[in-house]
This record gives sequence, structure tokens and C-alpha cells, in this order.
Amino acid sequence: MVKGIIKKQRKSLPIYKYKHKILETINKSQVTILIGETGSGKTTQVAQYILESSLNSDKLIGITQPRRIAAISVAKRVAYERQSEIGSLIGYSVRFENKTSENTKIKFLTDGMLIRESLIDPILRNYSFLIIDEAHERTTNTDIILGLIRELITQRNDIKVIIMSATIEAQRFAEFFSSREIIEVHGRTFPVKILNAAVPEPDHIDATVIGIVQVHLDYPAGDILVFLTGQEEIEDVQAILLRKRKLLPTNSMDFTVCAMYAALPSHLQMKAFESAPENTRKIILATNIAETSLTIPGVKYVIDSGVVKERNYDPRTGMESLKIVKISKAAAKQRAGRAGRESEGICFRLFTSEDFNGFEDYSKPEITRSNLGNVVLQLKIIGHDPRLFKFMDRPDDIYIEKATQELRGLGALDGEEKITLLGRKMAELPVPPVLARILLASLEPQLQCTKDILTIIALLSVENLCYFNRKEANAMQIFKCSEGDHLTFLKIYQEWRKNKTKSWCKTHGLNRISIKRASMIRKQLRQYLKKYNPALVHAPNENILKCLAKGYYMNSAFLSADGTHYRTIKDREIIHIHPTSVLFQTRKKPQCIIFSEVIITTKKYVRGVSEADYGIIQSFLGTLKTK
Ligand SMILES: Nc1ncnc2c1ncn2[C@@H]1O[C@H](COP(=O)(O)OP(=O)(O)OP(=O)(O)O)[C@@H](O)[C@H]1O
Repeated sequence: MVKGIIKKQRKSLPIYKYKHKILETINKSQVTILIGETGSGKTTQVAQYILESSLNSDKLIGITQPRRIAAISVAKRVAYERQSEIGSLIGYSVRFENKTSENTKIKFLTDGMLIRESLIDPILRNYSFLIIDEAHERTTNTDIILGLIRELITQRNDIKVIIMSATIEAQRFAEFFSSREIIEVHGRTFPVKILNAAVPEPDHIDATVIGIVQVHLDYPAGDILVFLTGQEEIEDVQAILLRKRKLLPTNSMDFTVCAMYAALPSHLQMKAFESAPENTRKIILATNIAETSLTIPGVKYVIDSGVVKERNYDPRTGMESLKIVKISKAAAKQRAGRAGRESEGICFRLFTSEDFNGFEDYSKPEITRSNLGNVVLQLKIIGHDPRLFKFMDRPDDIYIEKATQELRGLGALDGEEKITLLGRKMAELPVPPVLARILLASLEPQLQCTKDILTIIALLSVENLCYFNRKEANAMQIFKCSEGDHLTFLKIYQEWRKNKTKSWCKTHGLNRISIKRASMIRKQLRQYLKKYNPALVHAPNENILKCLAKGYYMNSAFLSADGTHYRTIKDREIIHIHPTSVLFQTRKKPQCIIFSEVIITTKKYVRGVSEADYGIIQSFLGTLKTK
């Protein structure tokens, strides 16, 4: 009975009509470009078509996704369609979680995981088919994969590649791979009506809350998926909605709220896929991680704020900034595409149609605006020269030069830019090179501070550890350490370990979800370092600061003579300590600081700030000059 329903549903998808053509093209061409509207069935069907055909071999069909939530949820869906347990015929592999077995034939994985597999086996001999899904998203990892595959097909003529995208950039993908095989799949499952705001909304959060309440009160049953920019906004909107829930008319339907953002533990993200109790509407507050590939059962309405948080790196100053920017037309279409998957849907856009016309067609590929430290490190390990590597969109030379310089400074590359043993060890760790360097420095016999550094790195890997904007207490101030934020983080964690209750977190202004996630990351990082047998003992603060300086020496700054600001040591840029830092209002400001990140708003602010070990900074900068 279930099998019959599934069969019928699969046959009803627009892509089904193209099955024969797709298989024929894959058979005759090494690279196929497949373009199709959202919901046409690309993600769930193409790998199954191959599996069911005579093209199938005893090797794997790999299908990549830019995000882990998509890889997991789509794998589960395909396993369901094949009526098989997840992890057997259909599996997935994402960072820190591998659900595959000897029997696995279709493997969903994040593109980051496929890069990790390339580090070990550059010709990816376990695969006979590689499907790159959502290629239009152009994440850094997708772009590296595209470049690696371009190289790979010259070495393996037995591998077939399918590039899948929802947009008309097909021609560019085809040119990049010198392929003439483009298939366009027309049609979508169900129509989605688009309703635009009549006038521009001055505040996207207010507009979102009003929009949610209106849809809830005025529209028939069906869940609502809402796009916001980040964890903090999601938590704020969640709190407002829960307050408003008490004021709802008694005759109206109830609602539940769940969240979906990258820093939320997987099992909580997956809650969005569970159906709400009877007569209750599910409202899912998500970032753009819910933008592509996902089918969230029950969702009939999408509310699109029209904005996204974008990370940009400036190689001239070495600073990274996070800004809320308008989304692209392609992203708006993807967001709308999350409705209309099980039945007709509506997308409420909190921007006018004129606004939409002014959006860029696509957002700029991430690789052209990111710190390339990790990219250069990974390419070096696979054996590519980043300066000659064929990127689909080449980052400016300065991005590669800066990353190479940084890696040399960190000791990952030698004077001739060859990868060092330290560099190889750094690449094994699932954190950016600077943090990997700090973790490895903590193992040095004269520092021996791995226990504490693990905690600090884990806490730096989560967002919004403390609530700053609320009237309640804030853990940073309660556990303030005069040496700065990193040791304050450590103290917070140590205190939390003694008392992990919800109420303790609340009275200490601590975000429980974030600290629990940090604890999980800490455990996983500890696993990676296990082979070095670290002495897991507490270390003096001085050692911890020395260790941090070894990674953050490029992010160091001196206090100005009048004590009002700092200037970065490398580029003489003026920076200010962010008000959330414990060093913001301190009476005696350190002469020299290191910092974890820069936030550019009205001024250039630095966050995650600590007193620096100047001796170490000086010696590191010295080595950089002599190289
Ligand atoms: N978990 C699910 N539950 C119910 N239906 C699903 C599920 N996953 C997929 N579907 C159905 O299969 C259709 C095709 O989904 P699929 O993800 O393959 O499309 P797609 O073309 O890859 O779209 P997109 O690019 O938007 O991800 C959906 O529109 C929906 O009708």
C-alpha cells in the first residue's frame, strides 16, 4: 500500500517525464548539467533513477548538498521512498555524523565532506557518479568541488558527473566543464502565489512578527516557514510570538514555534520536520539554511524578510565583517519554492515588487569574498597550486596571497610555500586554520593547556553565548576576568559545568542552547586531538594567553597614546573594543590586545578580546617579515 503511494507520488513529479532523457544523456556524456525549477524532483529522484538503471555499478552514487540539514533530511526522504533504513542502501555523511554502511549505494554528503574525502583520496575512487546539487548557491565548498571535479574528470573517464542547479546559469557551468549536455526540466509540483508588500517595510523584524500573526489569524490551516537572518533575531521573534500567543482570541487555532539555524543542534533542527499537534499551526523560524533542497512537511506559507546575513572578508585589512544585506532574486525564488511542495502555497514577501526588481540576480560567489586560509590549505594538501587552480570565478589574487601569507605565518606552509607537517595536522582539524593552530599550540610541552583551550575554541565556535540586549544579568559581566574575554568564556563554562539547569542559565544570562552546543563541539574536538595524548590539566592563564597569541598574532593591536582606541599592529587600522567585551569599560586597558573577530557597524569593533602576550606577537610578526 505505502509502496503504491510512493510510486504514484514519484511518477507525479515533473522530472519523471524526463527520466529517460536524463539517463540517456548521463550515459553518453561525462558531465551533464541539469536545470530545473524548485520542487521538480531533482534532489530526490536523479540518484534513484541511476540506481534503478543499467548505468548503476558497484560503486557509490554521491550527491552533495551545501548544508548538513539538507543532506540529512533529503537522505531520510529518499530512504523512505525506497522503504529502506537510513544508513543501509541510502546513507549520509556530514561533519561529526556518518550514517553509511557497506550496503550504501546512494550517499548524501555536504560538499565540505567531499572535500575532506578528497584530502585522503584525490581521485575519489569509491564513486562512479557524483551529483553536485544546488550548484547555483556557489558556496566556497561547492566552488572548490567544481574545480576539483574539473581536474578529476581528466584523470578518471569512468566517473560521471551531474551538476544540478535551479537557475539559468547553466551555460556557465557547461562552459566550465566543456560540456554541451544541458537538460532543462520544466514544471513544478504545485503553484506558489507570490504576495508582495505594497510599501517598503522600515523594520524587517517588526514586519515579520506582524506578518506571522496576520497569516495565522487570517489564513486556513497550514504551517508557516519564516526567513530571518540569524540566531539572535530568531530568538527575539520566538520570544515575542510566545508572548503574543497568550493574547490570541480563544476561538483561534493554537500555534507552536520552532527554530532552524546552523548553530542549533541537529536534533532540535529536525523538530521542524515533526508534525504539530492537531489544530495547532507550526511556525518555523529559519535562516537561509532552510532555503534550498528542503521539503518541510506541512508548510503552506512562506514569509520572506528579504534579507540575509552576509560574511565579507577584506584581504587588505584582514578583517571579516558580517552585514545584513538584501537577498538575490535567485534566493527569493528558492525561499518561495519551500511552499507548494505538498499542495498549493503562498509566499508573502515583506518587500515590494520594485525592491525585488532591484535585487541582484545571484549573490556574489562566496569564494570571491571570503578568507581563503582553509581553501589554500586544502588545495595544497590535495596537491594543487592555488594560484593555478581553475576556479569557476577566480578570487582576486590578493585573497590567495593573503591566505598564503597567513598560512606561512602560522607555520602551515614553509618558506617555499610547501605544506609542512604542522599544516597537515591543522587541515585534519575541523576548524579554521587560526583556531587549528591554537589547538595544536596548546599541546606544546611548555604550554600544556589543551583542556582549557579546547573549551575556549568550542565557545568561539558558537554564536550568541550570552544575552546582552536584555535587562537580565549577563554572564560575561558576572564571571568577568581582567585578562579579557577568552578567559571569561572559560570561567563561564567552568561554572556552567557545576550547574547546568535551565534556571541557572537564565539567572546568569547564558544562552543554554549555545553553551550545550559548545560542549558538544568540545567533545568532538577532543576526539580529534586524542591521538596526541594531551595532558588534560588546567594551565596558568599566562600559558593560555601565550597559546592564543600564537594563532591570533595577525589580529593584534596597540593602545593609542590617549587610550581611546587601538591600532592593529599589522596594518595600522583603527579599531574599537566592542561594548559586549569585558575589556570595554575596564579602567586599565591592556597595552596590547588580540581579538577573535571584527564587526563593522558605525565603527570597526573587535569582539572576543584579550590581553596579548606581546613577546609572542613580536616574534611571530618578525618571522613573517623575514620570509
Ligand atoms: N520529506 C518529504 N515529504 C513529503 N514530500 C516530499 C519530501 N521531500 C520531497 N517531497 C516531494 O518531492 C518533491 C520534489 O522534491 P525535490 O527535493 O526532489 O525537488 P528539487 O527539484 O530538488 O527542488 P529544490 O531544488 O527546491 O530542492 C517536493 O516538491 C515534494 O512534493
